[in-house]
Amino acid sequence: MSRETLARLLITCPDRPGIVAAVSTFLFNHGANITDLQQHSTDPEGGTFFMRLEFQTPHLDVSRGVLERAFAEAVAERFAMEWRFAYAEEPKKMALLVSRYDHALLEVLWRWSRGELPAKVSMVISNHPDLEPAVRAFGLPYHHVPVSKENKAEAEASILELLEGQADLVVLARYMQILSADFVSRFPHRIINIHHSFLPAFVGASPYRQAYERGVKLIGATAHYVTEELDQGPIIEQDVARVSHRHSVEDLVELGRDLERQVLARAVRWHLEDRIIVHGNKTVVFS
Ligand SMILES: Nc1nc2c(c(=O)[nH]1)N[C@@H](CN(C=O)c1ccc(C(=O)N[C@@H](CCC(=O)O)C(=O)O)cc1)CN2
Repeated sequence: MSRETLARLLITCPDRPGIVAAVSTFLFNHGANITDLQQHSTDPEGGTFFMRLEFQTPHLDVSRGVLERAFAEAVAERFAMEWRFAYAEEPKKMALLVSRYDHALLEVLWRWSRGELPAKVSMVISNHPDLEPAVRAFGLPYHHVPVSKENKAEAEASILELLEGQADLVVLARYMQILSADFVSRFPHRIINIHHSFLPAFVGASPYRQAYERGVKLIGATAHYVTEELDQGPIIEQDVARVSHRHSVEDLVELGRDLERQVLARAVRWHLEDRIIVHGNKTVVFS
């Protein structure tokens, strides 16, 4: 399938009959060929409707701007839609923030380097110098921005300056600093964090220690959009692994690393491929 002519359309609106017909007819009438269509309604009647379409545009009869304006007037207004188009030939710019743990960062960078994650990686920023050689090995810029309780505001200002115009998506690959409300507000539903527990269990710092003390039989990892409130943002992806009384905290940390890597990579890919619709504090993922 040609990426240069691949387009996507995401829709959220009050559910009612005729939505699929109206959207598909609109695209057909403008020369687009729908190649994938997924939808979800929350209730048999009167709920919320979600849809993700992929379509090819080599024979589009108008420009993208004209198409979007026409869609707004002819379809979106009629069905009170929230909607957005995206174009695969315009990969999203992705910046990653990390502290000292390398596993989640290297998983994302390895998959990106193999072409599995359609993004332009603009930089890696860390509050520690440790991972610079590993990042430079991918040919990427690395910025060390030390953070302390005393300089947190200045450090965030420096990070925001680095990210200006350089990030459609910010990935927290085990970045161990709580971001301010102002920082988060700059990237609404565009910061993805990997939390090392099966949320909502064990929010905050040291979730494996919390899990060990609780005697859990499952540990987990959760990728979620970052909001001002710590680890409370819309969940994108999760996974779990069985554990027992035989496992130490160190064992849980080691077992959890693989979960974190896989879960974060899937969440990042789904975001980059425009497969996620956020509705309230939940997501609809058309994986
Ligand atoms: N506004 C938000 N910021 C961050 C979120 C979030 O959901 N909202 N997720 C965290 C990641 N995280 C767990 O996944 C986490 C990171 C850091 C801490 C924490 O207590 N940090 C201390 C400093 C610790 C240190 O210096 O080593 C702090 O910031 O005061 C808890 C949970 C990323 N940010």
